[in-house]
Parts: sequence; structure tokens; C-alpha cells
Amino acid sequence: MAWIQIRINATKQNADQISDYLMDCGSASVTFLDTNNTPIYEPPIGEVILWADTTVIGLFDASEDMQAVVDYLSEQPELVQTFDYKIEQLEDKDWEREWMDNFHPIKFGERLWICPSWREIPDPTAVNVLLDPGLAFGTGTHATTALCLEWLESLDLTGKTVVDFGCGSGILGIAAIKLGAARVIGIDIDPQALEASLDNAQRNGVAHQLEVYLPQDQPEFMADVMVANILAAPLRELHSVILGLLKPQGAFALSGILVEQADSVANVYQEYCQLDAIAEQGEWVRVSGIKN
Ligand SMILES: C[S@@+](CC[C@H](N)C(=O)[O-])C[C@H]1O[C@@H](n2cnc3c(N)ncnc32)[C@H](O)[C@@H]1O
Repeated sequence: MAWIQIRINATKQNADQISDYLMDCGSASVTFLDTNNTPIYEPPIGEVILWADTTVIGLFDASEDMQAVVDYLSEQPELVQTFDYKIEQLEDKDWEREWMDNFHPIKFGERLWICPSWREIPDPTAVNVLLDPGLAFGTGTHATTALCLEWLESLDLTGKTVVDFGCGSGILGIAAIKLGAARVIGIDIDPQALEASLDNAQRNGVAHQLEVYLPQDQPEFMADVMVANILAAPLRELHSVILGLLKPQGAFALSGILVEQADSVANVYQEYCQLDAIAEQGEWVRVSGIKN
């Protein structure tokens, strides 16, 4: 199928609205890029993060009447003054195939692999988690997830109760079960993430060991291990909730933290914990330790 895309220079104020206009025109998908062409990581609860200078990209079927799209957009109040756009014909290729080609099995530590279902499992004797990209965050390709997977892989989880706080696709919880955990509690504010986690657990044959809850519905429990890949601000704000779910001497890892945010998160937790050395991967870090 052939595609055409329109790239529109936007601002922090109007990017979200422009995205809605593109969807009104029948865009198959809308993406935000900042001026450095870095896709949005994850908006905090109830908010869409946008940069001061954002490019909004609308993807259309090549048969779309782009002049009609441009006419519609140019009449909108946000664009009537300055409408800076570029239309690009995308090379005609098998996009689905290309998208699938981008996902490969990835190894974490000595024995853990995350494998897309359409790929051959490289080592059937290893700890293999089958996981396809879906609506919920977490395929292992993002450094924040990778930092947590490596940490889980380094532990002896045999028989342990593990909390996956901000479970997304359920990747961390499922990996924990496959690494020996007896029970995993997944918590997420997004009901779609809870559904995705259960689907993925089922595909991996471990659904009977995974429970998932919205934060307001979670039962009382104390876990041996906690992994939380959310963002620095909620990790700071929720430190008493996060540590409150962990037994004394329980191990925890916090991720979703940019290098420059590491100290601000570590400072909040060090009062209640023995912290490990901070682990870095690219611009992201993991803060981990043992609760006092
Ligand atoms: C970066 S994703 C992590 C997904 C997966 N655990 C991973 O490591 O790839 C963050 C997840 O945390 C959830 N989340 C964000 N804030 C949260 C909060 N305050 N409580 C629970 N979940 C939260 C989001 O809905 C999202 O699914």
C-alpha cells in the first residue's frame, strides 16, 4: 500500500489540536516529533507532553485528496496565520513487513530473551518471553524496560512475590514469573495495560500467576521484589506507596528516570533504603536498592 504524509510545524499550544484536525481528515495515524526528531516517550497522567517546537505528522493513504486536507487545515484558527507544512510521498513498500522486520529477539543478562512471536526462538533452553508490540508500552526495545529486565535477570526470584508497578504490556512481570517468581501483581492506571498484561501472560502460559489491578483496587499484600518503570516525578511522589508494598529487606528497581533526574529520585529513597550504584543506559538510569 502506498502512503503520503503531511508534516506540519506546530507549537506546544496547537500541536494537540492539529492532531485532532488531521484525524478529522481521515489520517491513518498521527505522530509528534520534537525538533530533534525524538518521538514522545510517555505523557504523564492526563497530559500530553509537547515541545515548544513540534512537528505533527499525519499519514494518509496515497489516494487521499491532499489538496482538500490542506484547504481544511488552512481554515482552522490555529493555522490560519502560519501554516508551515510539507507533503511527502512515502516510498511504496510493505510497511507491515518493514515494521515486523524491526523487531528481533533481544537477550538480557545471561538467560533471558524477549522474542516477537513471528521470529524463531534463538535458544529454546533459555528463559523466553514471547511478546509482540501492542497498544501498551513495553517490548524490551526501550532502555527503561531493558534496565529493569537486566536487573530482574540478575536476581534469584524463585518463589518470590513481585510487584510490576506500571506494568504496561506486562513484560517485566511475565519475565519475573518465567525467571521463577511464584506470584506477580501488576498495577497500572491504564485499564488497557491491565488487559494487555493478561493477554501476554496467557500467551506465555503464566496467566495463573499474574494478578492485575488499578491502583485503587489493589488488595493488601507485601512483596519481596518491586520493579517500577514509570517516570521520575511519580516515582518521587509515590515513594511511600511503592515502598509500602515491599517487605523489609525487599529489593526494588526504579526506572523511567533520565540521567539528570537520578539524584532527585535517589535522594527521596535513600532515607528508607540501601541504594546500589546507579545503572545507566544512554540517557536513562535505574535506581535500585534494598528497603531497610
Ligand atoms: C514506561 S511504561 C512501562 C511499561 C513496562 N513496565 C515496561 O517496563 O516496559 C509505564 C507504565 O506505567 C503506567 N503508569 C504511569 N503512572 C502510573 C501510576 N501512577 N501508577 C501506576 N501505573 C502508572 C503507565 O500507564 C504505563 O503503562
